[in-house]
Amino acid sequence: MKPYVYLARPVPPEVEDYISQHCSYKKWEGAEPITRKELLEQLGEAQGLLITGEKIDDELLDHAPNLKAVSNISVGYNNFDLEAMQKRNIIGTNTPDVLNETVADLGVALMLSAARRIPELDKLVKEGKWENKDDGPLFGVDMHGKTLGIIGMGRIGEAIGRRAKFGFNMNILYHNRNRKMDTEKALDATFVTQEELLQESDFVLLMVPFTQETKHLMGREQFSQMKKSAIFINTSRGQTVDEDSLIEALQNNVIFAAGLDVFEQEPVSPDNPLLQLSNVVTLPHIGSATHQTRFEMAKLAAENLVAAVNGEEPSAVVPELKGILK
Ligand SMILES: NC(=O)C1=CN([C@@H]2O[C@H](COP(=O)(O)OP(=O)(O)OC[C@H]3O[C@@H](n4cnc5c(N)ncnc54)[C@H](OP(=O)(O)O)[C@@H]3O)[C@@H](O)[C@H]2O)C=CC1
Ligand SMILES: O=CC(=O)O
Repeated sequence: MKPYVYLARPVPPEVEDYISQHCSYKKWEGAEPITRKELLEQLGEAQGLLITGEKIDDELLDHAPNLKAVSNISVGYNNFDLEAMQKRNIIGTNTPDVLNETVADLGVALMLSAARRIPELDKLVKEGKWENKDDGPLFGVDMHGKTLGIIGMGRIGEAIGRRAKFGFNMNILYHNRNRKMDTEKALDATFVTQEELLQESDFVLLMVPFTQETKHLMGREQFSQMKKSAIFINTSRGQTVDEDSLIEALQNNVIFAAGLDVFEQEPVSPDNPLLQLSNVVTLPHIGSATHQTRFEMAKLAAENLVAAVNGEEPSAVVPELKGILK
């Protein structure tokens, strides 16, 4: 008998077809995303579960006595309560690598948009307020030749660093918990303390996972260490930044501008002061969202799910849960 899995998120028809060849399944068919209550009601028989970011914790696992594996269509897995999964031997998988280049493109787009004030200028032109005065009220700042500091030089950080180095001739600084000698060599990048990175960078880009250690990694003290002319980019997770401190820093010209794909609360509240600031470029957490890459992510997530519920080793088990396979 085929194992039974529940698909809480839609996947492309080809991917669904692949799942159907290896598993029996049901899928969420509502027009709106599945609610927590509806999800809990679906889990009684499920041996596998396909999600994007839904919280996997004790309460959910108590509703899923037959569950063996959860496949996240996302590389970040801060939605996994790793302890709860470990104690029940639940395999957790994610979708690394297939999205690196797409997210890196978006990181660079945010850097350029904030530096050259693209959304602000786009709005002016569309409102019929074309201006191109010589005294520079609409001028931006250069990206080429400047210093980029990457906090979280991992798979995506490195792809952004490559674009910055070879596309924009930028000087690359980075900070991780561990040095990466290969990356240093490939990008001529310099490993520095977080404080040095903040003090010396013209662009500071956050690309860390959200963990207990990275919660509010950027706060008032960190923003005050940045250059007044610096641009802050967050393409990681909103919770890595103390948003009140960021708002304060942007309102008081402690830093020049920000580009944000992620927020502490998502969807961001319409009355969040960040949305009122002309020196902030905002996006709706869309880093990996191209048709091609989302297809690759869904495909990898389906392969992970099928392997796990059939007793095979999935290619992308999250590191903290690899021990469950032994
Ligand atoms: N906006 C979007 O749409 C997207 C957001 N993301 C986010 O980006 C994150 C990174 O993805 P990816 O590059 O694949 O992950 P990686 O694991 O490859 O890279 C993360 C890097 O962060 C470093 N890091 C971890 N903890 C710390 C810390 N406490 N201080 C400093 N550095 C740290 C790690 O190095 P070391 O272990 O040496 O510290 C590692 O190099 C994801 O977890 C996800 O949250 C990903 C895709 C799309
Ligand atoms: O935020 C997206 C991810 O894949 O992580």
